Amino acid sequence: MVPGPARHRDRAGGARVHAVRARRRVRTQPESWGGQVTTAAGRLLRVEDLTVTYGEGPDAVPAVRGVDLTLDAGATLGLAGESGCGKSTLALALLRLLPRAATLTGRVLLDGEDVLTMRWGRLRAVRWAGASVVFQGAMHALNAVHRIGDQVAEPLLVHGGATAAAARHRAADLLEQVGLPAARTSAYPHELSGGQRQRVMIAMALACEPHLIVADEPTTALDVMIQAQILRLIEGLVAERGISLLMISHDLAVLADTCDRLAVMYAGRIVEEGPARAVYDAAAHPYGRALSEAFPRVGDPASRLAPRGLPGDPPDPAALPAGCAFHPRCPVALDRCAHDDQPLRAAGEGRTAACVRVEG
Ligand SMILES: Nc1ncnc2c1ncn2[C@@H]1O[C@H](COP(=O)(O)OP(=O)(O)OP(=O)(O)O)[C@@H](O)[C@H]1O
Repeated sequence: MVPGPARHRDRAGGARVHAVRARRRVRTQPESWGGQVTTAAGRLLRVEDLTVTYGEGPDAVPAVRGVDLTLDAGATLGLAGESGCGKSTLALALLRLLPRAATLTGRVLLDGEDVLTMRWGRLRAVRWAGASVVFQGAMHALNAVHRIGDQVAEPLLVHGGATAAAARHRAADLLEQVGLPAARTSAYPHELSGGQRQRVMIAMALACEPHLIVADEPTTALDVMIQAQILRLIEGLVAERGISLLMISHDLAVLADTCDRLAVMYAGRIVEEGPARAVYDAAAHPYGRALSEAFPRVGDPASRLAPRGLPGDPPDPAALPAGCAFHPRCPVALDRCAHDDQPLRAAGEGRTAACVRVEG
């Protein structure tokens, strides 16, 4: 008999996790998070059939619906989509950082270990040292009453096992690496600009030398010049250290400029994934095309004249349309799109797309 789903409440007070035991495999635990990536073919992250649902019963909100994703060691992946499509939920699910109301199913294999079923002690070690998150809006993510040097030192003390003096020294060093002079280590968050605060978040994310950084809209609310500086900083730091990056944004142009590959999300599902330039220049899915046309292209004056924005609004995840969730807004929908949802299938140039118009 196939065992039924195992369900338990995260001891961190977070999301409930249903893990399908039948699919769990015995695997070797990596010795430490500072070591080499142990998975086959350098694959650092593998998300399999991940679902996240907020609430239960008739009010349940299926925010992430059967997502599969992979990210190789040292590679960068951009995750794009309109507000409410489930990007942040997916990002937070990777480290089980979701609120109690969320129920998760599927697998999130980080360096070969399933984050969704790992014990609380192991999860604590994986956060910061295995993977760390740069949240949007640094002012809310930083502690207003602690000096930034102390905040950067904290993960080193708690997760890195450093002495207080060593952590302070390393924090100053990290702040300098992200472009903040050592003299600023004693500043409070409110004494810094938005861009400087985001640099502090990046220094914290780097502190325990993670294999993966998840950056959730890291440049939201920054002006264009500072946004470009922060993006270049992240790009340079991860490339230099061989860290994998999952960067989330509603702006496909920013992601295409920063990442090797792009995944486009709509109504909780990945609808296209592939090499960043191919997806940005000629998306196979009509939603990907609409998203790339929604932003002006640098150096292409004609694109400024193109109609911006998509017609209509994204669907309410609690009341998704039947068939392909994009069909009510799709300019090339066929009759069958109203009742047939499409799986991701090969769409040429190393990419996949979930559209009836893509030949299998
Ligand atoms: N704690 C929660 N309880 C219930 N529903 C939630 C909760 N958090 C998010 N949602 C819902 O889940 C869906 C996905 O939200 P999510 O924040 O992941 O989207 P997003 O693509 O990251 O949007 P944004 O770019 O605006 O942050 C939305 O419909 C949202 O209202």
